[in-house]
Amino acid sequence: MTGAPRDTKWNPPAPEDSPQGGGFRAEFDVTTDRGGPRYGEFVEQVRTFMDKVRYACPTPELADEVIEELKQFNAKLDTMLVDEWHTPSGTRIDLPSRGNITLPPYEITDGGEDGVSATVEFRRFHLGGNGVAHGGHVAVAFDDLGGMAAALNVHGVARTAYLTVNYRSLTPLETPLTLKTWVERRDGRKLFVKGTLHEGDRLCADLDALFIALRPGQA
Ligand SMILES: CCCCCCCCCCCCCCCC(=O)SCCNC(=O)CCNC(=O)[C@H](O)C(C)(C)COP(=O)(O)OP(=O)(O)OC[C@H]1O[C@@H](n2cnc3c(N)ncnc32)[C@H](O)[C@@H]1OP(=O)(O)O
Repeated sequence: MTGAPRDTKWNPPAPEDSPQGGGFRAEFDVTTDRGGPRYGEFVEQVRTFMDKVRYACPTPELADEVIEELKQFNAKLDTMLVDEWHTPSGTRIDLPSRGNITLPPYEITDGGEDGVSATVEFRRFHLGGNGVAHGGHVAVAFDDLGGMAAALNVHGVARTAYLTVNYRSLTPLETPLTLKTWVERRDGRKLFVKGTLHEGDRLCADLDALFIALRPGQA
C-alpha cells in the first residue's frame, strides 16, 4: 500500500444525467499508469522546489532567471492540462498521497473499514514557525486521512462537516510520523471520526471530525 488501499470498490452509485456520472468523483479511476512511470519523480521534484522556495533568499538576478524558467515550465504544462477527473493527481494509488501534490506526503501502511494508518512526513515547505509544522498543514493531513477512513467505512465518498484538531505538542518537519484515523461511531450518513498524530510515543495532535456520506449524485 502507498497512497490508498488497493482492494476497495470506490464508486458510489450516481444518476445518469450528471457530467461525471453524478456525485463527487463518482467515477473514481484507480490508476497506476496515468501521468507515466516518472510521475512520482515529477511530483517529488516540485515538492523539493517548494521546499527550497520556502527557505531561499534569491538575488534579484537569480529571481529573474528562475522566473523566466518557470514561465517556460508553465507554458509546457499548459499544453497538456486536463480536467480534475482525468488528472493523475489524487488517483495514483501507487504514489505517496495518491500523487496529490497539495497534500503532505503520506504512505498508507494499513487501511480498511476499521480505519487507516499512515506514515506522514511534513516537509520544509510545511514550515509554520520556529522549525515546526504549520497547524493548517496538520489539519490537511487529518482531513484527507479522516476522509479516507470515512470513505473506506461507507465504500463511497464523504465530505467534511466539521474538523477539530487539538494541537497537543509541536509537530516536527522532515520526520516520519504516524497518523491514524478511524470511524468511532456511525449514525446513518454521519461518520464520527477520530484520529491521532504521533512522533514515536509522543502525541503531536488529535482529531475529532464529522464526515457526511454523500447521497448518490450529491456534489
Ligand atoms: C483512487 C483510489 C483511491 C481513492 C481513495 C479515496 C479516499 C478518499 C480520500 C479523500 C478524502 C478527502 C476528504 C476531504 C473531504 C473534504 O475536505 S470535503 C470539503 C470540505 N467540506 C465541505 O465543503 C462540505 C460543505 N458542506 C456540505 O456540502 C454539506 O453541508 C454536507 C456536509 C454535505 C451535509 O449536507 P447534507 O448532505 O445536505 O446533509 P444534512 O442533511 O445537512 O446533514 C446530515 C446530518 O448531519 C448533520 N450535520 C451536518 N453538518 C453538521 C455540522 N457541521 N455539525 C454537526 N452536525 C452536522 C445534520 O444535522 C444532519 O443530522 P441528522 O438530522 O441526520 O441527525
